[in-house]
Amino acid sequence: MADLLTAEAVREELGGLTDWSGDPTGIGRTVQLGSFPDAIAVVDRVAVVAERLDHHPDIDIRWRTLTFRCVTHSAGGVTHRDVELARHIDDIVRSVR
Ligand SMILES: C[C@H](O)[C@H](O)[C@H]1CNC2=NC(N)=NC(=O)C2=N1
Repeated sequence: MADLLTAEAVREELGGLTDWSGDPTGIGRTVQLGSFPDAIAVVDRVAVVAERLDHHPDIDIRWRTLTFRCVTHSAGGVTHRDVELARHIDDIVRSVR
């Protein structure tokens, strides 16, 4: 099982991400896209990456606003797998915007 990150490690990792916040219980980012189809395109691409990584974010969809939350459920907190997934989400958002 992946190692849980400490509060300090989570803070450090958040510094390398775009607009993410959180703590050892989870990290999240809310992002507004230009349209509902653009938001769904992001979700669709995140789904592909999540399947490849076998690591899945919680996603809240409200019209063109998406909220992602990454936590390793099996470990009960934030691990490097969540940080990796968050980086992919940032890349995807950047490519669709
Ligand atoms: C069997 C499979 O590997 C697990 O259920 C995976 C799937 N995706 C997952 N995603 C997240 N975020 N946390 C998990 O613990 C998790 N477990």
